[in-house]
Amino acid sequence: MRKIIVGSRKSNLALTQTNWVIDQLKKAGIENEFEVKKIVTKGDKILDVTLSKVGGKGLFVKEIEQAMYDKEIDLAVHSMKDMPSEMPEGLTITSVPEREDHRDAYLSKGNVALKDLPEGAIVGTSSLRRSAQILAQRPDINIKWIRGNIETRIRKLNEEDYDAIILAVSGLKRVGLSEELITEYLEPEVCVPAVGQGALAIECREDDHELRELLNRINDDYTTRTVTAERTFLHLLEGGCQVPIGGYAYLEGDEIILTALVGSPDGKTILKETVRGTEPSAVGKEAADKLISQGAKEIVDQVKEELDD
Ligand SMILES: NCc1[nH]cc(CCC(=O)O)c1CC(=O)O
Repeated sequence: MRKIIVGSRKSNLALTQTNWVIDQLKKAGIENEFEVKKIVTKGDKILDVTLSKVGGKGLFVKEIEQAMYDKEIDLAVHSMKDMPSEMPEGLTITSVPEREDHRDAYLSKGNVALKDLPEGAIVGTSSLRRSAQILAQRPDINIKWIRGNIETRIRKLNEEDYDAIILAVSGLKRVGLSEELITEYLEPEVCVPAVGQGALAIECREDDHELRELLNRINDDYTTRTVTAERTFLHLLEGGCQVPIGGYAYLEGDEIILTALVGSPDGKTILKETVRGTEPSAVGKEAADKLISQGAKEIVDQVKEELDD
C-alpha cells in the first residue's frame, strides 16, 4: 500500500490542521502510512509588512504547490480562506472536511466590550475586511496593523499598546487556546467572516485519482456547498489581491443563504446583500451581480490601486 506524503507549513496552526486531517482519514478507515513534510513558505518569512501589501493569499501556498508538482508531496491541507479563488493548472481542491467555527473573535485587554472601547482605542488587525467592518461600527477607533501567528498576536495584545485584536475563532481553537480568551464572538451580522473561514481545503494533483478517492471520504457536503457559494462570489469580484471582501453561507434544509460584503477600508462604504437559492454557484453569482451593480468593482479596484502605490 502506497505511503502518502503530506506537505505542511511549519506553523503550529498548519501542523495541527494537517494532523487533524490525517486523523480524520484514519478514522474513515484509511490504512495507508502518512508522512508529514514541513515546507517554509514566503508568507512565513515576511513578518514585518502589511500582508495585503506584499501580495496576499498566494504567499502561503506557492511553495507547497511547487512541491506537489515535483511529486515531493502528494497532498496539502490549507486554510480555505488562504486559497486563491482560482486553482493552478493540474491541481485541485479535492476534499473539504467539516467546517470549524466560522466567526471572528474580538479579544480585548480587561474584557472591555467593543461598544465600550474608549475613543481612540487601538484595535489590531491586518485584514482590511475586519478593519472596514470595525470602523463602520466604531469610526472613532484606531486600527493598527498586527502581524505574526495567532500566539504572537495574543502576546502582542498583552505586551504592546493594543486595546483589542480580532482573530478567527477557528484558528484560536485549533492551536489549543482557550475560548475564555474571547471577549465577544462577532456574528456574521456584525462582521461577515472571510470567504471559507474555518474551513480546510485538501489539495492534490488533479490526475491522482487513487488519492482523490481516499480523500473524498472525509468530504463534508454541507461545507462544500456553502463554501462553493462563498468562493464563487469571491472569484467574480476579486483579481488576486487582498481586499475588504467577506462572505458566509449556511444551509436551511436544501436552501443556501449567503451573505456577501464588500467595503471600503475606512468603513465608510459597506455593501452587503443576502441571497438564497439551491445551486451554490448560482447563489454566489447572484450575490456578486447584486454587489457589482452597487459599485463593488469600483471599491475593489480603488483598494488595489492603493495597494500598488
Ligand atoms: N489570515 C491568517 C489565517 N489563515 C487561517 C487562519 C485561521 C482561520 C481559519 O481557519 O480560517 C488565520 C488566522 C486568523 O485569521 O486569525
